[in-house]
Amino acid sequence: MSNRRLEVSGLSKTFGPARVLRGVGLGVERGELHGLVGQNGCGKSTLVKILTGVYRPDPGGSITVDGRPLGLPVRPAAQREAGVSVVHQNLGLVDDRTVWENVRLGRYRAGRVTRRIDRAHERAEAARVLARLGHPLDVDAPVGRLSAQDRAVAAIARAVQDHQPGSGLVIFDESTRALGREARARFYELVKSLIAEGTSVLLISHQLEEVVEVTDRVTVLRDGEVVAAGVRTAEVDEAEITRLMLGRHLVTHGRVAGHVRDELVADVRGLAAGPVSGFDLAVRRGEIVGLTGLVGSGFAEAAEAIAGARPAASGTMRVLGRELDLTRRRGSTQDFVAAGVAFVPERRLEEGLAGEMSVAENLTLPRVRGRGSALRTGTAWQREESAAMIAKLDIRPPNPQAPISTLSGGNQQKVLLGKWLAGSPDLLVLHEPTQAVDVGARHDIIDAVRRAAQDGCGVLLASIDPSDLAVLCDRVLVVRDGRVAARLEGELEPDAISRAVFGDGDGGDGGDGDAPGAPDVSGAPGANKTSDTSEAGERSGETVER
Ligand SMILES: Nc1ncnc2c1ncn2[C@@H]1O[C@H](COP(=O)(O)OP(=O)(O)OP(=O)(O)O)[C@@H](O)[C@H]1O
Repeated sequence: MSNRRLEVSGLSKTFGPARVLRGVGLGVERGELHGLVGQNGCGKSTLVKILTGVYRPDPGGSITVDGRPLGLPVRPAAQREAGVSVVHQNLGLVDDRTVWENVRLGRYRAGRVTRRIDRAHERAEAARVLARLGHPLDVDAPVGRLSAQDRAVAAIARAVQDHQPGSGLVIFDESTRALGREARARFYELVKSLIAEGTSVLLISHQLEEVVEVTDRVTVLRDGEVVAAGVRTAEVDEAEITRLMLGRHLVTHGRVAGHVRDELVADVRGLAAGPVSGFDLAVRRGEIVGLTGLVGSGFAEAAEAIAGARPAASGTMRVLGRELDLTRRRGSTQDFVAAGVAFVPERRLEEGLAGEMSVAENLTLPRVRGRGSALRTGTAWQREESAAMIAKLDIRPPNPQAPISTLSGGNQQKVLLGKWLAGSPDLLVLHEPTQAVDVGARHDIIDAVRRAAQDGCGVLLASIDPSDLAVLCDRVLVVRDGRVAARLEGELEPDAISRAVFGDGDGGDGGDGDAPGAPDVSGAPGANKTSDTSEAGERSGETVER
């Protein structure tokens, strides 16, 4: 019997004319934390979907777990029996359901006669696995109210509930992005305790720093092929993994001067949305303002209301002199678009993209009405505009006719951003714009947002990612319990942003956005603070660039 927990060999997958996996091999040892990395669209999710039976691979490959072959295509029962489970993007939890419902979803046992779910049994099962992990959460608490760390515990409990201690393989597919620095550290403590028992973990992540730090070995995919198989992470660094992934080096460059001008693009007054109230905000041409906080703090609701994506309880906004009522119901999106407001939402498939349409149709959709044609595709301007955006953001495959649903997550994200950038908005509201994108794509997106700001667009960046905020923003507002608890300006450092989010380091009780009272927190010792009316701040340099 092989000593390996997972042995994948010669696995290929073809979609129509596209061969997206070519003879892929992957070996994960018992009790190993193994990283799987690669550019957007290189085939990571396809591999996971083959492992979990969503896709049937091309004939010829094999998968064994603990030396026993898994029949192909993988049947869900066989996958469960082999102890292979997946924790999906951002932990894959349903916020308005309780801990026990989240842990037991898909496994409910119904009473023989009543066919009702046996709640007592399900609650006890959830409690049992949580106790085994050493984290006895309240199983009746809604997951949305849990701390980031406890959410991670609930997701891990769901994944390992069928495993005997020390057995099985847990695949974390971009699961940790929503976790802050501290919650992430605790998350890895828990993962390492599973590893110490003998469970294996396959970690798929675009956070290469984290992959280098926590994994034992890493496998790198490029264009559907393995270019580095199980390399010891102690022997490589982030730059080398990046080179393996992209096939080229990315080089560091310095700070970039901001282009904040005096003219106000957006003036928000008296916004109340979700937990946020009494919020004022002024965004100038060329300015990139960050909005951040913990999940549930209200920063996301504020951004969505400003973008016209959710009705506010109160509030108005002037965009270049045009008054918009933020309390209007959904459906008034057209007013916001007409006023020059563009929104890149966090939930790209539900809110941002038309799943049944092509790349070109999605990229040009906001301008179809204005260009006077009905929903006709393939007109010259659509072809030109989509070709330019595909090239600018390196969207793959570079096929304007490809259905958007067949693109990888990162490439969908690029289409979503491209759709709005092509229209040269005056106010661009971005919610987690670099989620799920690889290191090269993140660079392209950051570059595109900076260029939009240089061209005079005002940008509101709502994000939990301190690196994105530090690299892009002229200033950052930190929301806590619905109020702006801190305002960071000048040379921003990711750690300082995280500290302000978690409440250590600002020492103030906040204010209301741009209203006086929100304490300033310098991003770095001796940071160059800018006032709201400053000509030009400076933005931190991106760490990597072509
Ligand atoms: N159902 C499908 N039909 C056609 N092509 C598909 C389908 N699913 C995936 N693909 C293509 O397969 C390739 C690999 O996609 P996959 O989602 O596995 O990439 P990934 O490495 O997980 O990317 P990301 O990091 O962006 O999530 C992409 O080019 C994608 O467009």
